Amino acid sequence: MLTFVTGNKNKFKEVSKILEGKIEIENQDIDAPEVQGSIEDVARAKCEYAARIVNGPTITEDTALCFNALNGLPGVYIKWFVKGIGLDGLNKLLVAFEDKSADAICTFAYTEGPNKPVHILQGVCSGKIVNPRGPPTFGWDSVFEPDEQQSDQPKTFAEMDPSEKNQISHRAKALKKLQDFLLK
Ligand SMILES: O=c1nc[nH]c2c1ncn2[C@H]1C[C@H](O)[C@@H](COP(=O)(O)OP(=O)(O)OP(=O)(O)O)O1
Ligand SMILES: [Mg+2]
Repeated sequence: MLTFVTGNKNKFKEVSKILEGKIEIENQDIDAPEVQGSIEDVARAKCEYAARIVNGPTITEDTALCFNALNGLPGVYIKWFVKGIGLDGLNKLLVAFEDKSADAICTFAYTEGPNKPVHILQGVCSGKIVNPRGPPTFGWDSVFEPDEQQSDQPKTFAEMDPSEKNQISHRAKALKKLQDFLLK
């Protein structure tokens, strides 16, 4: 059994849906410390910590939202930005810039267990930051409009059906790589 250590129910829901029928996972909520540093540093440290407690095969996942006008910030600190300044605040950060483009980056870290190597698998979904549209169910979904769209009327992640988001999202792309890695 593979344990996905996350305290975020929405993440777990998306991941189990995308992996359904392929890889079985169970959820454990361990409040792993999130260090500062590059996306990879943060992902690696969280996975190593979680694996020591799980004591078996473990995945963790870190999501970053990187504004191009701000050279990649807020990045891995997006959770604290949303907590501190809200979704309107994210828009306000970009008022001085014409460039509203952003990359959603999903980073999975996988290890067979404590003291085993940690493998990093990443997926990126490019888009732009817009005023909130759609239900405020999951994080910053309502202010992120991905470039890849299925119709002429662009939708934010929050306006999409879960199945639509799960086809194009940063998380889906990273999970494709994780599946290829685990099933090879
Ligand atoms: O697809 C997404 N669509 C919208 N918002 C999202 C998405 N994916 C993560 N998010 C939010 C959750 C958290 O505010 C931040 C990432 O922080 P991050 O540390 O990776 O997530 P978390 O602390 O909620 O869960 P975990 O226990 O797995 O660390 O962006
Ligand atoms: Mg976290």
